[in-house]
Amino acid sequence: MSSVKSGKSWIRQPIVVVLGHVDHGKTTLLDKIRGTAVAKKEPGEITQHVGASIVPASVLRKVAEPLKKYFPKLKIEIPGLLFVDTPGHELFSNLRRRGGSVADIAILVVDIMEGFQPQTWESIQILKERKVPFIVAANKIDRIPGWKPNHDQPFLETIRKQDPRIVSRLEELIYRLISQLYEAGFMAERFDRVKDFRTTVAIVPVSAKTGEGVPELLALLTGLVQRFMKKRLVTSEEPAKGVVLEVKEEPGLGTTIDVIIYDGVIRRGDTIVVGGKDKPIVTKVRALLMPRPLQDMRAHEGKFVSVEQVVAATGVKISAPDLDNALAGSPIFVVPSEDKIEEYIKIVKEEIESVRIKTDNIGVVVKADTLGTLEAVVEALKRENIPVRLADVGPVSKNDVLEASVSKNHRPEYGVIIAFNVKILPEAEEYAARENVKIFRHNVIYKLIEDYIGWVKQLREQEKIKELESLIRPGKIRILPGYIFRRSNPAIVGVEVIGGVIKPGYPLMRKDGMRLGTIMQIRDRDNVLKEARAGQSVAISIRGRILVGRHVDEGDILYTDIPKQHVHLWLTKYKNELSDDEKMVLKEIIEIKKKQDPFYGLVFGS
Ligand SMILES: Nc1nc2c(ncn2[C@@H]2O[C@H](COP(=O)(O)OP(=O)(O)OP(=O)(O)O)[C@@H](O)[C@H]2O)c(=O)[nH]1
Repeated sequence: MSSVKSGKSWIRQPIVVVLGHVDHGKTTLLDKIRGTAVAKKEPGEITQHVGASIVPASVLRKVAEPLKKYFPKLKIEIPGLLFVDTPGHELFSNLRRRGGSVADIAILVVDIMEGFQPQTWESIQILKERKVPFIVAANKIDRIPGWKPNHDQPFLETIRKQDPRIVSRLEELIYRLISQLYEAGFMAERFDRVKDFRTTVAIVPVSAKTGEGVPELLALLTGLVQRFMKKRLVTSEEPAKGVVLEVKEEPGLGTTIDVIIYDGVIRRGDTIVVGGKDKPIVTKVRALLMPRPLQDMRAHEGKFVSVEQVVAATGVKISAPDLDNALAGSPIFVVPSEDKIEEYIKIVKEEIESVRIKTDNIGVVVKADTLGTLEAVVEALKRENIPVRLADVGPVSKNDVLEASVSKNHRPEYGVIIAFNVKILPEAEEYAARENVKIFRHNVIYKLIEDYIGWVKQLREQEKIKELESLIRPGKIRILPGYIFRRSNPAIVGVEVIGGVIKPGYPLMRKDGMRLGTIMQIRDRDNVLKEARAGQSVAISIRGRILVGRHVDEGDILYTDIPKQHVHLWLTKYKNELSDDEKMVLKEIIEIKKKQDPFYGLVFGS
């Protein structure tokens, strides 16, 4: 391979990932970079890996050449850059490494015309959590109205050829990114104005379409890793460490794993340990496969060539027996000697157990297709303070529904299954329908979480409405003189609502706090009403202990008799749900009730 070796240790290619919102240009940018690598490589240099592409040092040198006058000190010391090919969060998730990522540095692509979008914020969050440094590619500068494209030129060249009006528009757009990054907790600046790259995120204006700015993007990545990450990039002829990016069926090969090796060497015949669905898999490398160079492609030869060994950093396909249950996102280790197998099984097991969750807590059930996405979904849920009862890789099973229904009995909002990119087994679907357990599914993490949170909000809103409905509201009425229709059992009188509201079922009390019975019905002539509000005159029937003429009389004022717990809720959780006149009536009610119970209407801490 093309790694630079000095004795038994060398500096490997940094592993670069591209993240960003959908349609902001990740794929186009990667294609551009790949195209540059292919066009400018030296004969015989391999740029295509499995799941990754290399931009070799020779290409970096050529690309950086026109930048010499701006950055005279830039010297290429790394053997190249390894770009993980498939952009997007889901694959990035599989680059997981305990407490961090296998990715050394990231490019966050933002469409400069659109600025930050939901997945941009999410990408930053993930990069922060995984402690991956990043630079921002402010993409699609060619779409600024009036932009004159200068294909593949450095940004610092093309900007000099633009109209001043366009330059100031670009500055405005960059400023918007700077403020959005500030909101996300980062200082940022256009790359050529950054004084300290350790504290400031560099923004490189680029066009993935015209290639403008791409030279600086590559030069900056190179410069940054050389300056700040050299130690991390030192590797040696030790047994390899890597991570499983994808598990794939290949015709004629069976199940294979696409792996990013970030440290050491792996050889054909090596014993490897890799995470499996039930337990770690121990197997022997049958073949190490690299993509066959395009010019050698012949129909009968297949897409891959077999190699004896590969060294970090590389993307390689491993063919080996027993990989059917391998887990994407799991670590992979070459075992140095047979007597160390148990030790490595333990390491892999522990790492996988650190992502899986199995508790008796009340919380949601999470199922995902890979260990990496499982971890990402669980982390996204944690950010939203949503507890997790169970998290595992694999399809949604009947047992998952059972676990969710346990949560549901305690907290309905947690009695759900959050499924990322997995199947739901038929019996699970049936059982979920029967148990009324909701299953959320999506193949974009933030959408999945958003759907769930939206549903919880709705549920809480419904619960709130239900609770509010059950509370007795403040109401004040006056018995109208001349409107006593019946004195008792039930008493029927005409009343005027002076303040607040009355409803059937509300208990009433006198001005001195004596309970009088409960409103049975409210009528306005022949109409039965659900409620009567301030200003309305209605007839009400009152059931219970009341004898008009003895307990109350014409012209008397009555209040709704609000239980103590209800008053507490009106004064705390629902204090914004009362109208002004209801609030005034509530005050009067509290004055009355306080005489019997000094704690009535008292809110501690207020
Ligand atoms: N004008 C212009 N168009 C661009 C540029 N980069 C990308 N595009 C266009 O923007 C659209 C989306 O680009 P993609 O590269 O597919 O975006 P993506 O971020 O990879 O999208 P997903 O893979 O769907 O997440 C395509 O139509 C591209 O041609 C650019 O620099 N300038």
